[in-house]
Amino acid sequence: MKQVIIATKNKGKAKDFEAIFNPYGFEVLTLHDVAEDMEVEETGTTFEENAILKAEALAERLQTFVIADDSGLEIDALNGAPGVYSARYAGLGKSDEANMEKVLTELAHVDDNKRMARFCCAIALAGPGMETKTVFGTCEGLIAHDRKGTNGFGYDPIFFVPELGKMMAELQPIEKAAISHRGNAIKKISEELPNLLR
Ligand SMILES: O=c1nc[nH]c2c1ncn2[C@H]1C[C@H](O)[C@@H](COP(=O)(O)OP(=O)(O)OP(=O)(O)O)O1
Ligand SMILES: [Mg+2]
Repeated sequence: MKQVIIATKNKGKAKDFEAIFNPYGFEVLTLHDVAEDMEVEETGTTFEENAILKAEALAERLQTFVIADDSGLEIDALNGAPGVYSARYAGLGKSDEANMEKVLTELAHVDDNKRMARFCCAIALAGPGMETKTVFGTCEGLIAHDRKGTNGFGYDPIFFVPELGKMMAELQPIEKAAISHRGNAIKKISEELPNLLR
């Protein structure tokens, strides 16, 4: 099977990518498989910048084609926060649980019609002899008042997907792949994937 290497240590993200890439005939490998010790500091101020940092560092090290994903949640009532800081919103080393708790607390007094949010995902593709390429995808939704669902990762249990009438964490991996920010970003390069991932 062909392989796609993702510069991530997030196992939930890796599962999302399996649902996206398996239909294209790609097996997904992550940093846990190819470079367990690799740490890339996310010093960028945009999703694109951080995705490029992660992709280029790994492509340089392995001298092969890789993908990186930098993603997060933008909440309108919080002026776009947590945004690029989504993974460390409750502090460095804090959990998905702590991050969700912080969001729910901050939105406790925000009305239902003002709870709009979107997941954003920048994908960077880097490799030897190519200019790094980025694509961007989003997924619109609403922040719920409580957690629901056990699938997915990160903020999925508090993100309601209006078009499906379900929480993101209630979707099967394939259903999430069809509508997610990550799936939408990858769709933009789907035709080129067989060439890009040599
Ligand atoms: O589909 C998603 N469903 C729920 N939450 C999500 C999703 N996509 C991103 N998120 C949240 C999780 C984390 O708080 C942040 C990503 O941070 P981000 O730096 O890109 O990933 P990460 O540090 O977990 O793994 P890594 O950098 O090794 O790829 O946004
Ligand atoms: Mg990260």
